[in-house]
Amino acid sequence: MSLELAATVAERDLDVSLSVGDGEVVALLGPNGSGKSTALGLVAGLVHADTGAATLDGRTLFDTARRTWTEPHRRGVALLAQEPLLFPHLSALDNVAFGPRSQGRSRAESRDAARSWLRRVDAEAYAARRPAQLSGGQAQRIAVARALAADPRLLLLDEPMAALDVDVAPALRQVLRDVLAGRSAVVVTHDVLDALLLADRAVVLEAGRVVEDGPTAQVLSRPRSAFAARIAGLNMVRGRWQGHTVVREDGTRVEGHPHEPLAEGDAVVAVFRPSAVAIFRTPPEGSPRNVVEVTVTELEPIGDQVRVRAALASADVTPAAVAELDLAPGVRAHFVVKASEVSVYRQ
Ligand SMILES: Nc1ncnc2c1ncn2[C@@H]1O[C@H](COP(=O)(O)OP(=O)(O)OP(=O)(O)O)[C@@H](O)[C@H]1O
Repeated sequence: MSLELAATVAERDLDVSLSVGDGEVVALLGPNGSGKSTALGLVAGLVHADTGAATLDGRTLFDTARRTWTEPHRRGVALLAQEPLLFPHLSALDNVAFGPRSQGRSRAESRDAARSWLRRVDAEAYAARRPAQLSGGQAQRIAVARALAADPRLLLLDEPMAALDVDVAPALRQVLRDVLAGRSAVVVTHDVLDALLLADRAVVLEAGRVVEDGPTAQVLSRPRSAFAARIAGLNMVRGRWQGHTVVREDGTRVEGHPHEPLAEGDAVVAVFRPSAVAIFRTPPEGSPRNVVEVTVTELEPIGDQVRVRAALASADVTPAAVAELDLAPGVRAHFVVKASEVSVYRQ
């Protein structure tokens, strides 16, 4: 059950390659408008490519060169949207039974299959209810069961938790974790936790192009794109590797530890945690640390810390430190981070 997609959609400035291995869950991450939903739409058959092709398990979903196009309902692909989109006039059970029924299974068989899927998503109790009688979280569970009951070879999930209240999201995430195990799926998400808990691999899109593709933990712990760094909550400074230092275009130098062999002049990123950054009003003398003068742009409470943002990086410090240093937007300060806290990777 493996997917291979390589296609362009000129109107949306999308030029994307994506593969999903057998039993692999891929998180598709990226800023708003980067093309995540369009990529899913290409696979599901809701969007037409200008050039390119996609195959699922060796079967062609579309191929512009050969003018081949498989109807969406014949693709073996199920798409789960942000909104559950259940049939309003059918009970939860019949919504779930719809897939097996339309594949030609008997009414009784379809209902049996639907019951067992409702059990899997912990929603048996709502079998008789109509969608209007379900909460958002309950309806989304039914939608998951409905998608899986059709026995898709590939499941596409477009921000399945986005429309849910924060307090019901964890339960659905657990259900998804359970039902996605061993399945081929693509999950579009903005949430780093979804990517970490649900996906084996993370692919990051920016402006319609794949900018990262690797094991989820690696993409999030060693981000090379600005987006992955932002969602992982890490600082990332881009530059060139010169004289064992990352040198930014504006001349700012950041020392750190290379995590792979680097050559002079390589385009690199220096990655470090906001919690590793200390703030001083006057630069500390004679320390073997990175010291960069910045202008504070924003203060944001994060847990019991305050994230102090500047254009170059962010620092997490205590509210007491904010008060003591009299930090506020517009204030000049020195961000200080030990070289041992900075990881350097090729971009
Ligand atoms: N129906 C449409 N017709 C034309 N252009 C569209 C349509 N839907 C989206 N676009 C454009 O295509 C590009 C990619 O959008 P897409 O919705 O795929 O991004 P996304 O990464 O899913 O964004 P989000 O995170 O906001 O859902 C954007 O420039 C968007 O404005």
